[in-house]
Amino acid sequence: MGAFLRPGERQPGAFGISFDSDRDKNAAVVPTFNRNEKLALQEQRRRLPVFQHRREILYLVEHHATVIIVGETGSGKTTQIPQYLLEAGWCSHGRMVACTQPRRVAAMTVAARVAEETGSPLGQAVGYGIRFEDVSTPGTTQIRFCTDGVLLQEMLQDPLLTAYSVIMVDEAHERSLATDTLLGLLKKVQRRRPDLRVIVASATLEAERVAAFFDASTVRGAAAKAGDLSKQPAILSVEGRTHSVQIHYLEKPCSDYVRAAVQAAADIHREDMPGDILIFLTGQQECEDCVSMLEEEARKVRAGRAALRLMPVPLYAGLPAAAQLAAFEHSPRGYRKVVVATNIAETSVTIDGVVYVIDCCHSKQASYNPLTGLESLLVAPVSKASASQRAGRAGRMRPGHCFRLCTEADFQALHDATVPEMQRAELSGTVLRLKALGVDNMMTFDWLAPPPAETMVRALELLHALGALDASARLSRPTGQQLAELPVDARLGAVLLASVRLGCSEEAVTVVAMLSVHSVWAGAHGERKALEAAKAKFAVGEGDLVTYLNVWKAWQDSGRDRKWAARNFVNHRTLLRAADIRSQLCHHLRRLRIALESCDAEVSLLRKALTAGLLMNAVQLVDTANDISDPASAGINVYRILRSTGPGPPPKLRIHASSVLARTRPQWLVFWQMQQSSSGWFEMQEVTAVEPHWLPELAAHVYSHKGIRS
Ligand SMILES: Nc1ncnc2c1ncn2[C@@H]1O[C@H](COP(=O)(O)OP(=O)(O)OP(=O)(O)O)[C@@H](O)[C@H]1O
Repeated sequence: MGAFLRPGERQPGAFGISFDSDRDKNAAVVPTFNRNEKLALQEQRRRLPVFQHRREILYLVEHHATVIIVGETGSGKTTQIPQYLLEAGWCSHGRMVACTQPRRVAAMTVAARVAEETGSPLGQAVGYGIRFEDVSTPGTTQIRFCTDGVLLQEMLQDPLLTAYSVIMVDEAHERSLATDTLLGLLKKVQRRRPDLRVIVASATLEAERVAAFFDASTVRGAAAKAGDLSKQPAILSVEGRTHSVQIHYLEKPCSDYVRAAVQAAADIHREDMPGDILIFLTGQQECEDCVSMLEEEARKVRAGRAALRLMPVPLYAGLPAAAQLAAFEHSPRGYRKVVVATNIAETSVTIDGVVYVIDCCHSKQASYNPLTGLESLLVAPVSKASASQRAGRAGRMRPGHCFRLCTEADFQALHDATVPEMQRAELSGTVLRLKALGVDNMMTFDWLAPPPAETMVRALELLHALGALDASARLSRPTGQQLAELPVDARLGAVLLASVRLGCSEEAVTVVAMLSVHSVWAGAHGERKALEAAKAKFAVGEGDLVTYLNVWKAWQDSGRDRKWAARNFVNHRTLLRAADIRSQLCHHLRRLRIALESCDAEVSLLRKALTAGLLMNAVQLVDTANDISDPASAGINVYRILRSTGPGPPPKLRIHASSVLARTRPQWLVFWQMQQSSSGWFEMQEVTAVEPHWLPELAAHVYSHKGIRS
């Protein structure tokens, strides 16, 4: 790894950072919130920049239907504004204040912090709601943190969100699908509910644009006259941040940012600089690789005076809630915590003790091509807005440092903001939700930024193929209605509904739960061969998803034994999360009055149910042995997608090397995920071998027997 530079300066030492070490070490002591410290906590609340604006915020919320609040990371927007609203009486008459977050880990941890600040147990006055988990008490909870997806799901039961007096849409700059959809719907709800207040908050939001969306003319600050409620949105800027974060860049670009991150963490540790470390990487596998490299490092690195030991802790979406919360626990005495996270730790969260952020400056982003109808995940550079959110995770309790694993020149070339997900993602889930809420014409819906028309058409096609829409493109009953109510991707919902008809719902619900978490396998860096050998023990010719079922059964037979999982290169934490999701899904199916049934050894029924959900992802092997038109693809696995893919050359697909079918290459497949390789191949992950005649049997409106020939 190259050395880091401070802007315009060459620094001595590893990073050139010198600390007033005694003071900083003392600052690492974390508040425990005993009775004596409660006053200090209240004092800390008053020191946050947002406190200076408390009265102004309450005034604006009183007088404006919509308030847009822009403030630096750490200024106190998320934790304080809901409390100000509670104190000002916005939670009387049994109504709640909701604060939405794009990610569940933020909803959980911010709720825990605010519960502590208000002095009530979590789940009472302050609660949270995330997919598959609700920690709140009806009639008692006053402030509810939830993911924006959960609020959208709640709208199916309560379209006007009558349980809430104020909805604060936080971190709106992320422009997630759910955030953008929610903003459009809130604008509609406001017309029917003039009493509802909407706050849109972010550190780096295009405030004027959001204001223009909510109304054509805008009032600045507290310029509105007292009196009637103004429909014009108000914009408020919260100036000032609590602590400074010094940014460092690499002297030269690095080719392997995982290694560079490990090196940077080891250097901080060797220098004996006080404070915990937070590393941002792009995905689960990178995080697990980095954790095992850090464990190795921990064995060889001898820290200096403090003789601390490195304690790496992963933090990614596929972990069960309890494992995610481990990243937020205080480092045990004698240890320095290194949290290795994906972008789920990018916004809203405060990891107490973190002084250093190491940012790989990349993230995994969904990329959808409406022409081919294929969505893939791409590792791409982050935007400056994302990088500044990441840097904002340091400096929350005291001054911090952010080490960006790129040169300053490369950083300056990054985009200012991330492209809204609405413009680059597959939209069937969004369309399904809107249809369930009675929004039938997608083209006339009020979008903050309208999605591409082709993407919308593809989404309608998929929903039609799944039987979710009737002939007039309205939600079908019961299929469309049930799919909208199931808290999973529409395709996975269709797998579940088909499995009920086919008598294999016990197995399907397991597979769907395992697909809702990320990789089931736990292969650390340098253990690829051993992982492949372990996989081979469970692998079956039917494909990855039936293999998952075998893994699940064997893990259950072991009594969910952690050691069994480690021996078999199975990610125990991921399976625990899948188990959580499985039981929630069973609960949802029971609510829809669907009984579970097992097909025992008849896995062809399960494969057929999977085909019913993934039918738009059906592919056929192309004989390339004699293909001289494209010598690069001759003799290797090349598949063609069976449904139409629009004009232009058909996309080149192949099975990803991680699949258990990568070598056998069956003639007909359906796939779940897709990844695009640097050489332009679409690589299919989590594939299942299918019988071709199932396609016209299951979806005569998409496939004809004539078109499907072996
Ligand atoms: N779990 C926590 N433990 C300790 N301190 C915390 C915790 N959560 C928040 N804080 C303190 O409260 C401050 C304000 O946090 P808050 O999340 O409200 O800021 P914000 O303006 O919403 O920032 P961001 O946009 O980055 O989420 C933090 O800088 C930190 O000092």
